[in-house]
Amino acid sequence: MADRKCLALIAHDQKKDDLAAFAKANEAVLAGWKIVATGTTGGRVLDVCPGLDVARLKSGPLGGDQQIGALIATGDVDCLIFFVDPLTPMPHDVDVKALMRLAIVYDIPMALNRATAEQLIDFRRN
Ligand SMILES: O=C(CO)COP(=O)(O)O
Repeated sequence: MADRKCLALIAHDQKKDDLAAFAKANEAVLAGWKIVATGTTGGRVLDVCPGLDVARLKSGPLGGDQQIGALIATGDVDCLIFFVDPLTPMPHDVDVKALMRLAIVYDIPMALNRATAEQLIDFRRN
């Protein structure tokens, strides 16, 4: 069987409920992906979908965004879904910007809100 593609999942605190609901609603599709996630986000996804293949990295403010950025740079992440909170200042805002920048540099599909994530996951279903 061909290697599964890798999906990165991240959500800021105010968006974690939304990402957990998104993961549950799309569990069957997500089961076809190898998933990497920042620490807390990955834990929330596994709480609702314990059967998914989720590798948890560091929490975002402690370097998790940078770890995912590095995986994008090495070609190990194929798609990024990042539910961003645009209303709360973040201590690691520079890391968030750096991650988005690398997703653009390496031209990987990137959804920054649920509406786009729903389209992306549907588009990439097969
Ligand atoms: O802060 C984050 C993304 O910038 C997410 O990190 P956690 O999933 O560890 O909360």
